[in-house]
Amino acid sequence: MSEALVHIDQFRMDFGDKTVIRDLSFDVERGETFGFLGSNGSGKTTTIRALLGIYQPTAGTLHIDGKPFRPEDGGRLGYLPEERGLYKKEKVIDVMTYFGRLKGLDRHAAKTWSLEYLERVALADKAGVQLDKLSGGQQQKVQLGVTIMNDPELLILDEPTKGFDPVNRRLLMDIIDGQKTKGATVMMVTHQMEEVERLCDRVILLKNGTAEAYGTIDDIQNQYGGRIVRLKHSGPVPSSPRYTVTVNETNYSELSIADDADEADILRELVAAGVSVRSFTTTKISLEEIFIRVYGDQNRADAAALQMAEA
Ligand SMILES: Nc1ncnc2c1ncn2[C@@H]1O[C@H](COP(=O)(O)OP(=O)(O)OP(=O)(O)O)[C@@H](O)[C@H]1O
Repeated sequence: MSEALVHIDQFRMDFGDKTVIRDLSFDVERGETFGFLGSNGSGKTTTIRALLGIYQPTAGTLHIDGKPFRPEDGGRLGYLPEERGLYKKEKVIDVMTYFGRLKGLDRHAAKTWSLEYLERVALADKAGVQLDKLSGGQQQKVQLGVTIMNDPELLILDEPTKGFDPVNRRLLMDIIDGQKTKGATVMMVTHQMEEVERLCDRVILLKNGTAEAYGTIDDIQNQYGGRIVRLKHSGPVPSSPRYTVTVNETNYSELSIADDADEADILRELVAAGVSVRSFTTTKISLEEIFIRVYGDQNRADAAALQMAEA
């Protein structure tokens, strides 16, 4: 069995007397796109920094390809950090060519690749422009290009599409997906559930520095209730062992279906109980809904704590 490309075991990170990560374990398998999810401040960037040796972990194992990451292995890694930053006073093509050479390409290959990439992301006319004359999104496109140049084996992307409009976000998703098709393993932080559903094979949801959920999207949907019914109706919805009512408004309800229940039986039961059903749709719980369930309570608790502190 080939071992996982990224292996994290019982990772703990303290900053002074504050524990930010506790007992975190997960793997990123070779060739997969892995979503690293969690609310703001849950410890995603800290974990990536510890994985790359920027932070010294308080405890635990963080391995890439069976060993701690060393800067000399950097050629096989493409890292897009949360904080962006390239040499802003230089021309786009010069910056890209420079980084290409650092990644082992010769000048001609680096320049050719960069020009093709700029064409692809609709920045061909900016090749000779100073980087700080580009918009924030345009600069991010350049930085993503630098990250994926020379097809690294492992891509670690911290919010790669942050701040992009929907058209450009889709373009960037295509580019990330293209790297996967070429064989890259991708570990990405994102708050965009649409991206997770489209790109990720497996995900981890981090909450308060530990894993709240970990697995394929299907696994996680099943863990959080699997199938749901969206019901437009009039008349009260009765309780039933076949479902749990999770949303209960005057004319709209959502029912979380029990594992062994059949949708058709539920519909018959509702009609028999006198509920006037205007629409009945079954679907899987979305990742967005799961995210709100997992982190909604935490945000409410944080807001209440803040109010108490301010009172
Ligand atoms: N160098 C540091 N010193 C002290 N505390 C830190 C340091 N770096 C991060 N933290 C704290 O660790 C916690 C996790 O931060 P981190 O940046 O890893 O979160 P995140 O999940 O990446 O958040 P976001 O989604 O907002 O980017 C936060 O409470 C943060 O204040």
